[in-house]
Amino acid sequence: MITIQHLSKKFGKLHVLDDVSLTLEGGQCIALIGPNGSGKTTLIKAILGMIVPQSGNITFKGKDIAHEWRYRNQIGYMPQMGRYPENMTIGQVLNMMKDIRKMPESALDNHLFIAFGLDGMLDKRMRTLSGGTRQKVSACLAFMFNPEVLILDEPTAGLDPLSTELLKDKIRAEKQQDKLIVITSHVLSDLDDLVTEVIYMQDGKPLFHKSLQALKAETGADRLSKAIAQVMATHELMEGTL
Ligand SMILES: Nc1ncnc2c1ncn2[C@@H]1O[C@H](COP(=O)(O)OP(=O)(O)OP(=O)(O)O)[C@@H](O)[C@H]1O
Repeated sequence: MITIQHLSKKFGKLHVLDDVSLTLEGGQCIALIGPNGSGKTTLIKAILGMIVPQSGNITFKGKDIAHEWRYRNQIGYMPQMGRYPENMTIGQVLNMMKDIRKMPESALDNHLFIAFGLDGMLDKRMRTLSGGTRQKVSACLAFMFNPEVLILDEPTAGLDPLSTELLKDKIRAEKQQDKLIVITSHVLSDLDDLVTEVIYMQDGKPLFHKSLQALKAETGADRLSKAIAQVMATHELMEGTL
């Protein structure tokens, strides 16, 4: 569904994405993990067309995304830190997005809107919201237009345990519908029972992209966090011997 070929991005002298090639298929729920600053958010922004790479290309359903924007309607994006017009109320923000997307009310997915109780907070201004409530607005918007692809950047950051479970249930339900879901998170325990594949970024490159099953089998670990710890320890050991 999404193909990334030889993608490189520099910010000044910093090589943030270094010749990245990946294929992301529908029906997969992919954990995009790696240390701080390894390029995960930059990769996501490149897929969304929010940054322009120095070289390489990205295709969405076989079409190059350069100079394209319509494909973005098929992607629900939950940013790490949602930015909204701060003087607007939750209701105004949601209505603005509905106006832009022009999707009939009957086609909207209001599941999270109701589950998170946002229907009782429509008059609250964005600038007054707690971090967790802002995150709920972002989640609600990402899922609302029933996109084929969901890209969730640290989706559970700031959410209380109940809301985290509601969001995870929603992600599971979407996964059943053959959508492509990409999640970055530093809370690996949140990903264990969700993801089918793991991409591990290190210094702007994918160190590996494999199924969770294969990763667990190779490492003998029963949890994603243990498997990643083992891979990292081995990698550091190998780096030390080079
Ligand atoms: N607009 C920008 N201008 C300059 N440098 C940037 C910009 N955006 C990102 N960077 C740098 O690129 C590197 C990768 O950042 P990125 O946000 O992609 O990492 P990340 O893997 O998502 O990290 P984290 O786990 O902390 O969210 C970092 O060193 C960051 O400082």
